[in-house]
Amino acid sequence: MTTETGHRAKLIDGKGFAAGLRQQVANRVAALKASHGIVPGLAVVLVGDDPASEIYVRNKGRQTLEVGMQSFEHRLGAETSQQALLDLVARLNADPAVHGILVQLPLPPHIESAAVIAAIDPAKDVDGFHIQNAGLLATGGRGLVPCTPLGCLMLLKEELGDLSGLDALVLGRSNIVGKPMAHLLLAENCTVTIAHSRSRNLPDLCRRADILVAAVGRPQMVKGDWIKPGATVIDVGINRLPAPEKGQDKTRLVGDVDFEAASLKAAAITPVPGGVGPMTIAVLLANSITAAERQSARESGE
Ligand SMILES: Nc1nc(=O)c2c([nH]1)NC[C@@H]1CN(c3ccc(C(=O)N[C@@H](CCC(=O)O)C(=O)O)cc3)C=[N+]21
Ligand SMILES: [Mg+2]
Repeated sequence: MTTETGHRAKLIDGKGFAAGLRQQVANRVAALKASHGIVPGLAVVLVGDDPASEIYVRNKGRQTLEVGMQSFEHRLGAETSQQALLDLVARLNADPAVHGILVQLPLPPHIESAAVIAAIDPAKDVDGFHIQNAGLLATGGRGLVPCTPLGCLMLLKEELGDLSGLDALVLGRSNIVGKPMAHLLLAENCTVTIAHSRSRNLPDLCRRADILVAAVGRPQMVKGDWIKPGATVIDVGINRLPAPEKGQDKTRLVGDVDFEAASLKAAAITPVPGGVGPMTIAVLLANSITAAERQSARESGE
């Protein structure tokens, strides 16, 4: 129970859960090798040389190898044309060693990301961003589900068990997190509200939520007194703030939630870092083995 003084929310250990999920992926990779002689392959395409994306792509590559899958990294210059990128996607679609394709977003402004996403074979779309996968999620079908919201749902079910009947507030309406998150929660029988920067009475909307998923990309926007006592808070935000106390040019990561204040109200909360971020990569690997299993089953007529 929450009280005015002394209460601290339970920390939801995304980093630990992600490690367990990667172990399950490794077991499935080994099983697919044994049964079909197939080594799943994940291709990651990075356009431009954003240093933050660079680190993130390197981590994905390392974890991909650790679970026994093949990793193919394609680094293209910032001036790469849309046609050259579409040509690469077509080659990856046709490559039988590639079971999953991820094109790192955001793309440079001269490239239309919708056109690139549309070009990815939906069966290899491990980000779950293709219209076919988005449509399957919205209509209850069996597609590939975007990694970040699926990771959030796994943490919520681990923490709460059955979510039926709970009031869920999703703050943020992106195609990448907010909208798919809302569909996943709806499928778990939550009463779902999607709120965003233009919503009226945001604090009041949040205060009604048993489950609050914050995915707006605004550092520490959700205040402590926006949290319903006893709520479960999932913080998707990864915002880099200057941290002069750590030294010149140093930064620290903060979420979309004022963590310290929210911890005094919530029953459980994800930290940043160590919460949703590691889950995103682990679910990417889970989606990749799922894609490989389905492609190999289809090819062998199972
Ligand atoms: N097509 C595409 N798919 C993506 O899934 C995608 C993308 N583009 N573009 C960039 C964002 C960002 N993203 C992160 C994943 C993991 C961490 C992560 O592991 N974060 C660690 C900390 C990392 C650190 O210290 O910088 C944590 O939160 O604990 C962060 C960010 C996936 N994205
Ligand atoms: Mg908004």
